[in-house]
Amino acid sequence: MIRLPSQWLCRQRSSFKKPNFSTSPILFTLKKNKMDCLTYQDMFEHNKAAFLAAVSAVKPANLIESSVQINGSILTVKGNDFQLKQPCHVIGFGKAVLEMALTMERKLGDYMKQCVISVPVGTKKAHSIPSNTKVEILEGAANNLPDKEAEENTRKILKIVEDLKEDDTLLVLISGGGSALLSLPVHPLTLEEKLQVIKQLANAGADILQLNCVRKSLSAVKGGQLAAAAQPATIISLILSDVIGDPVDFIASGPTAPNKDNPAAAWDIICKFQLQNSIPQSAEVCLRSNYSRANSNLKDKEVNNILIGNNLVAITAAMNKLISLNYSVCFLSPSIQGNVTRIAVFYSQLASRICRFLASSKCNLFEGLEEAYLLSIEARNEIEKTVCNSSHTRGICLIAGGETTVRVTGTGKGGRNQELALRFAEESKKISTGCEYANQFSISLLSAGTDGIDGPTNAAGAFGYAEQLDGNEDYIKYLEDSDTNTFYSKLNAGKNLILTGHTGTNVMDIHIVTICKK
Ligand SMILES: Nc1ncnc2c1ncn2[C@@H]1O[C@H](COP(=O)(O)OP(=O)(O)OP(=O)(O)O)[C@@H](O)[C@H]1O
Ligand SMILES: O=C(O)[C@H](O)CO
Repeated sequence: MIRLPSQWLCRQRSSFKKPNFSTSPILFTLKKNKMDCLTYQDMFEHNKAAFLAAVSAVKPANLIESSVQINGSILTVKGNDFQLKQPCHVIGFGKAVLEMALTMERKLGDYMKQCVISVPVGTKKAHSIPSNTKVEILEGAANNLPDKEAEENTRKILKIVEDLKEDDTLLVLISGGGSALLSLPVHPLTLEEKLQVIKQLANAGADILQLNCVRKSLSAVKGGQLAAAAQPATIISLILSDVIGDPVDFIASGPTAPNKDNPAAAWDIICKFQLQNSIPQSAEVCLRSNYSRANSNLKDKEVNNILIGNNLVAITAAMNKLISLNYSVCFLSPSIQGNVTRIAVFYSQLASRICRFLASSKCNLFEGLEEAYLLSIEARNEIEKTVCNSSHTRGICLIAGGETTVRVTGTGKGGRNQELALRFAEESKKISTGCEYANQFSISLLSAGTDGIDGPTNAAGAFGYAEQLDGNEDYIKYLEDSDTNTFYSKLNAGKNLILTGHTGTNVMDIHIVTICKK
């Protein structure tokens, strides 16, 4: 059983800025390798089991159960005590808050006065909901985009918090997807205009920090404004992070966190993506005037933003599952981000170097590796150790978390995980063509979103490997059309898709690179 040291993230980050690794020596000796021979089907099954273990570890019920205790009128959240003067008001928004709310209701009992949550369309149908629950479940934001329903639901939630008094306690349940589910355009912007800006930015490849910085400037509730409206009540937010580094002011666009963005940042992002002439005039006015920011003077000490789970918890569970399946496992990074094609190149180059090393012991694993800055010194040492200790195992798994970005170039159906899997297959095929080790080792990538929904598709992600492309040369067209979901749905009758449906949780994506003997 492994536990990732809690300081891992910090060490990762501090060594992030020192990309001087090109002379990294192999510190460990490769023993004669007697890895098992596996089929792609075996690899897929094992990877999928690890992914499901990861999702299960971040189930909101488990996280709330271990983070929240109530003892008389004292509410304790992750070791912080709060005296309840009267029963709490609970609100929530995000893909994971239904389970959070139902567990909270069980915990609080009579100490919960009311609970209203905004969740994705289809959530009620996908869950069994106790008939006697007090939790009012409002659905909206089909396809993870704000709509009339989400706006209406946000108004209801805002009304609750605006009526709170000093003796009230407000519990705010927050998870990824909250930006679309708690959405109220700032005056005079309309929902359609706001949607247009967000879609344009997302399709241009903006990352979540850029998107949410702009969202805060276009919103009447994000960037601390919801908490400002709830004052003078005591505000306690329980946050499940789906953003790299867990910045509470960006998760769901930080409705209960002070907005610390530079006042010019949102407009700068619009300019960076050269959208200044194509966004609606009213959006430009909001972005330049920074009205939404002036609307909230929230201070850090006026709110209690408490993190209850993140991607690292999920990765740890996946690693433990793979170890129990007798793989030699290595943790690469909790913060993989960047363009999907570049990340595909990075994973396939790294995997092929490991194959070459296993075949001949003669190569420096990291020299000349593109995007090598993604690996900290610790990760490099771990990779070397893992490779050298892989004898008598089923194979090697490198595991990482994060979120890539995609430039959508066509009108097809896809998502960043399915695109990463297909681009990995493409890169691996290019690299392995003509290599003598290619017929000794199989390499694959599972990439899937822990929320179970990758982009606007019904898949969480996919499992990619070079041989998938044999006889399917038209895969290039699918990539050009941003149609990777259609590609994987047709391939092997959809057997390489990861299909879970909405998982009820959301802590970004999991990537598993696997290297096995053929
Ligand atoms: N056809 C497509 N092919 C590839 N990627 C796509 C396609 N359509 C949309 N996307 C990408 O999917 C992203 C949205 O996916 P998704 O709804 O899973 O977001 P998310 O980041 O998981 O949401 P949240 O964090 O709010 O839960 C967009 O940023 C867009 O780049
Ligand atoms: O809702 C959002 O803004 C994203 O999921 C990041 O938290």
